[in-house]
Amino acid sequence: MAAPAYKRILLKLSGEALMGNDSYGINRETIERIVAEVKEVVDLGVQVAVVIGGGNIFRGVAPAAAGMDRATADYMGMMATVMNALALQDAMRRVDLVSRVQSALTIEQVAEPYIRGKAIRYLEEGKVVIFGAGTGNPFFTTDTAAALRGMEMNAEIVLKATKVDGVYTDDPKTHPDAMRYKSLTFDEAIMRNLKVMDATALTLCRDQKLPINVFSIFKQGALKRVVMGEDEGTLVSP
Ligand SMILES: Nc1ncnc2c1ncn2[C@@H]1O[C@H](COP(=O)(O)OP(=O)(O)OP(=O)(O)O)[C@@H](O)[C@H]1O
Ligand SMILES: O=c1ccn([C@@H]2O[C@H](COP(=O)(O)O)[C@@H](O)[C@H]2O)c(=O)[nH]1
Repeated sequence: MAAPAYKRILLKLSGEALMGNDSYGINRETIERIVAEVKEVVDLGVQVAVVIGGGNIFRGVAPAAAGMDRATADYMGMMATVMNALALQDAMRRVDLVSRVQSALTIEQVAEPYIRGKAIRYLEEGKVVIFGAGTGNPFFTTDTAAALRGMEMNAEIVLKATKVDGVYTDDPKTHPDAMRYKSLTFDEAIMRNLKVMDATALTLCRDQKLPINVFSIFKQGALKRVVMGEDEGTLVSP
């Protein structure tokens, strides 16, 4: 059997994708399906670090956050990602997938604090490491956290598992005629202002030469195909 193309990956999981077809929160069937896909690649011997988004919870409370102090709202968003991290860990536990949650915000009773060396050790032991609370700083996003943790973990690639199956010439939600790229460079993505990932994350990855693959979390087997180096989603590289 062919070997995986990567030994260590940073998987950015969309918070909003956890809703499935619900309008808010975490859909059990969806999280179980996502965990099964993660387990498949862990079983191939790939070391998996995860950064989880918070859109499924945070966007639900967005009307209440309107007019709020930005930093306060962002801290709420980061805490939403910690809830998702715990839910993900629990779903992993149910299929005997061993994981550890590390939080960029100190909530010691709930999760370990982020410690780089410890996270790397867990990965070497074959445990999945789930990073909650993004970067720990307001005014950032979990895409940027994925870029940052990807570099810190010496991951070979950032895999952005999201609601669309790649990077398009424009937002496919609002522009159904948009075309999907098979691959493109960081400079193209930044210059064309392609909003599938924020510019801070793209710039960080460009500067550190860390490639990103954007693919759909709703497409069965897509994560494994990306990990096996097959043609799936869009590759953004230097
Ligand atoms: N050029 C583009 N190509 C592809 N998707 C795009 C583009 N521009 C905007 N998008 C939108 O970006 C979305 C994915 O990014 P977004 O940051 O909203 O979600 P996420 O990071 O996956 O989720 P969350 O923020 O909940 O963690 C897609 O659902 C798509 O509608
Ligand atoms: O480093 C970070 C990461 C996230 N936030 C806030 O959390 C929400 C949810 O994250 P998504 O990336 O949108 O899923 C985000 O909108 C920010 O408000 C943050 O402040 N810092």
